[in-house]
Amino acid sequence: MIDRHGLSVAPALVRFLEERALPGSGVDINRFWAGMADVLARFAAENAALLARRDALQARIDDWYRAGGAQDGAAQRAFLTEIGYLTPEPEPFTIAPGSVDDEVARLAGPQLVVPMLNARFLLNAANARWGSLYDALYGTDAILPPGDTRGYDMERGEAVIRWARDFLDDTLPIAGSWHDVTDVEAAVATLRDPDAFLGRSETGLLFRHHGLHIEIVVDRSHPIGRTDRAGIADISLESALTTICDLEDSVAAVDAEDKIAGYANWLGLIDGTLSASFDKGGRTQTRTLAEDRHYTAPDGTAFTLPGRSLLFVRNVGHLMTTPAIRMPDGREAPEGIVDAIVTSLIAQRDGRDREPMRNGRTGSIYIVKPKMHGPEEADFANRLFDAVEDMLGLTRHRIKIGVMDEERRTSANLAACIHAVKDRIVFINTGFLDRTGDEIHTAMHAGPMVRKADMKASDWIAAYEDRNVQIGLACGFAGRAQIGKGMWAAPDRMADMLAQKGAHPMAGASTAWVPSPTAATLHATHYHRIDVAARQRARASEAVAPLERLLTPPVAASRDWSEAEIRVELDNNAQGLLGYVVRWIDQGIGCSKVPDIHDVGLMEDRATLRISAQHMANWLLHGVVTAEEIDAALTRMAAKVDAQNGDDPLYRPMSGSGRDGLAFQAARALIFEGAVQPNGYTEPLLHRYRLSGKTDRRDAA
Ligand SMILES: CC(=O)SCCNC(=O)CCNC(=O)[C@H](O)C(C)(C)COP(=O)(O)OP(=O)(O)OC[C@H]1O[C@@H](n2cnc3c(N)ncnc32)[C@H](O)[C@@H]1OP(=O)(O)O
Ligand SMILES: O=CC(=O)O
Ligand SMILES: [Mg+2]
Repeated sequence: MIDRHGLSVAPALVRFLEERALPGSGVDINRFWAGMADVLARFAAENAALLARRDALQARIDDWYRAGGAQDGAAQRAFLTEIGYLTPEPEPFTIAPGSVDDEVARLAGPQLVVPMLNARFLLNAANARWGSLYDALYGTDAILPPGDTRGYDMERGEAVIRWARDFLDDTLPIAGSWHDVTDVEAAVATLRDPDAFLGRSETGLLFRHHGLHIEIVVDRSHPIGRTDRAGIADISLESALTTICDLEDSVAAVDAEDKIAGYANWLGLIDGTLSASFDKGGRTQTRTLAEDRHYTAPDGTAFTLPGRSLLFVRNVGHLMTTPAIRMPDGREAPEGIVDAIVTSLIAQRDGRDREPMRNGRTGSIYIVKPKMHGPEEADFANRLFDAVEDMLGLTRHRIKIGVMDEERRTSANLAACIHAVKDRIVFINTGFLDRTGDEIHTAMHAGPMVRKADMKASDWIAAYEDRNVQIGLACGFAGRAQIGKGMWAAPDRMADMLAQKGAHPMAGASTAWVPSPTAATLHATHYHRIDVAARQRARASEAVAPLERLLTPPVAASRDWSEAEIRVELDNNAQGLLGYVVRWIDQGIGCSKVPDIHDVGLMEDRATLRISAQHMANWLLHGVVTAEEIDAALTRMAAKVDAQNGDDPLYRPMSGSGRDGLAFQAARALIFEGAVQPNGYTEPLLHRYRLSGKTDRRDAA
């Protein structure tokens, strides 16, 4: 470790910061380290105290339930007020985050999330501002079940074109129908809303509807355009307006090496230099960031549109510490504080390096802060960001915050949490996956939970989703900040997504999470079909759903599950858990498409793991299942997961002697120690087992 102002810093991190992130940033190296040491000195102890407060509150709640305390919402409200879990509501107020890019404040459209440790995916995500509607419809099950990928399937192609023409009829109505158009220019002249036509590019004609752009690509020499009577080769949709580059639940970052890899990718995105070369279909491809797009308006004026999604960076929460930096007393530095400093340092370079590649147009820095518990933790983040602004010489509130509404104490005190960051908040978002894990953990001792699949139908979750929108609107989010909804966690189920995810804009959410660029393009169609601004106006006068409903835990009304039902529940949880953990521990993959028990690939990350682990821990605690039954399920499912990963050369089996391996042991620990993990989080155990494996491998080498 290298000494910097009393801090012991991993040499590779010193090199990264002093040779790459700081030069050209406008921040002096010496001043940076002095600032880092000062911020850590001022905030680390308070950070630890906030975590201790979480534990103290949880202990009171555990005691209440163990003593048979009432579970109904009214009793919960009284008890939680008494222990200080519920805080007084602020007087009505309106957020004032200052200068915020339109993509966040005023437009409604998809939000993509992408793991920061994967450069190839990151580039794809940044470039997912625009996506091919034809490709998204043709290449997925959106209209027809997945087909043969070799060659062009005429029937499938025609179905795509029909769907897309219907879409144009709905979004850009003309005299007659787009189905009958033979000359796109002539059709444009008959647009019902002539202002929808904005101009031309070299490739097509540009339109805008509900604030989102649509480019009809006309090319009679293109294989598709050649066979189309209007010469339409594709429809390009503005898709991921914003993207969250994730340093949290979708990455496995346990040491300095991993953290630097994430920070370096963030730097490459901000300075415009990130590139990735990879083999695809037997050919080497190099991917770089897309340029902005150039158009000419009907009056001859030239203009450009962003070619890339507006990027947020998700920092880690307040829980973990990092071995990359030790404080003068030898303790590891809180990772969230280090993330805030380093990601802001990098983000404030925006526009200094390659102006045409800049991220935002307002200079704002967009940080997503996950897993905060209640207003005091939001206030802590606010003051931390103040301190980071001061140390980097940034104007006050240039660092914006997106608050994940994904812990119960935050949902229950949402207005007060927003108030604590009211001058920098740019989103609230229902992270229902973490929120479900926290629901189970908070009420761990209240009784056995309903089955995992029934959780979505619980009263608390409906109240949570409603209150998030209602409170956001009451705090003035419309036109100022995003109200967001959660992840579509089935990346291959695009027909289902098209059928169901329209509910998010319908609920008045101005954005919702998608797992891939393709999903972004398909989800964008929902924002054309639904006018979010109108939905927000309609919901603005609703009464906020009662807190009592939010506070009613999803404890099963009875335990009359059959043995078969219990076994299915166990197997399902054990399978997803093992399938995710084995890649995390052995290969450092923080987010993957894990085939479920029926071989349907589901997006699993740390939040979905938290749910499975907590659910199993809860059923174990209440005797719905025995330890032996859990072990038997893990053994059965280890064999299944091994078979599902049979063609991965890096995979290490977990069945047989694989039970002694770190991955299997980590999976067991997540369940058997689940009830006592802080708030049910999985990162302490995941980090411990992964670090142990990395150390063993280093020693062996
Ligand atoms: C609760 C929460 O916190 S949710 C937030 C955390 N979750 C996430 O960030 C999920 C992000 N999504 C992903 O990481 C991926 O989609 C996964 C892991 C779920 C699936 O990955 P894969 O199985 O490799 O996807 P699949 O084979 O279907 O598609 C791969 C292609 O799609 C692209 N792709 C898939 N997901 C993404 C993404 N999120 N961003 C950018 N590109 C993506 C890849 O770049 C690749 O294209 P390429 O070959 O041209 O590079
Ligand atoms: O971060 C998102 C969630 O659902 O958790
Ligand atoms: Mg989450």
